[in-house]
Amino acid sequence: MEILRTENIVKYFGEFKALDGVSISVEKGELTLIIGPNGSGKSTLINVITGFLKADEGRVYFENRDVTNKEPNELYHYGIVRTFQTPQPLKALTVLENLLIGEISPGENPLKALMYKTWINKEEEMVEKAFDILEFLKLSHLYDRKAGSLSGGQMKLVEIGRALMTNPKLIVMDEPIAGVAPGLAHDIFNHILELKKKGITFLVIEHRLDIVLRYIDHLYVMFNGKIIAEGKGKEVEEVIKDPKVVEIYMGGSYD
Ligand SMILES: Nc1ncnc2c1ncn2[C@@H]1O[C@H](COP(=O)(O)OP(=O)(O)OP(=O)(O)O)[C@@H](O)[C@H]1O
Repeated sequence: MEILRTENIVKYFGEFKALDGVSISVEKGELTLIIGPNGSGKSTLINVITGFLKADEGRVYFENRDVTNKEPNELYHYGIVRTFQTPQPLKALTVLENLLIGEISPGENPLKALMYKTWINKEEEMVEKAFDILEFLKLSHLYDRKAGSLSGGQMKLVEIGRALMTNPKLIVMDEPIAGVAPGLAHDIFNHILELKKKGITFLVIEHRLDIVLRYIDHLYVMFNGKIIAEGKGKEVEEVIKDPKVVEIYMGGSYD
């Protein structure tokens, strides 16, 4: 079943056409990967999907609802969340606090804050939920460690944890294993496999095909703001051998 679809997305930066009619389809519970040389438009596409950039043309549908150009916080209510590299201020907070910040505290709403009892109950629930997620990510022993003291791979898991606090249906990730040692990189993708089994859908940009290939269900290749190849399941292997795809990587600036 399709959960997300883009239709002919066009995005300009000034005169420059960064996205030139991009149509993709993402199946529920699958991991869809987007690859492409530097500057091909991958980040721009996921920024449009997650509401951080506005499309100039085209539509985005999530669960058959038109969500084109909605704000990120509105999309979060639909169940679309994007992971972010832990910014500097969050590195000074503990792992547990990093997760709690992923959830909108009802205490932030002054009216609800007056209803002290409900608020306290909700806070307890959130802490419980955060610990369940930390347990799942095998990070619970690090709950009171400052996020900044973690390894790159552990930090990526915390980023996934923050996203999970929002009960997402679709998690969009930009290079989840960049700079992560291979062992932990597989660990991260094994967690993603577990989350897929729970029905969560993933849309991911990643350069390290050697590591991720075995985990993906659907592959799109972008070049110059366009999708130039795609394949599902067994076809994925053929896509990466496709002369068109090989050529753009040979001639392009691929990390
Ligand atoms: N805010 C912006 N203003 C102007 N040009 C931009 C902006 N963001 C991206 N671009 C340009 O749009 C093109 C696509 O960029 P994008 O970041 O989407 O590519 P990418 O495929 O994600 O590349 P990378 O793998 O390097 O992250 C690039 O030429 C980039 O310079």
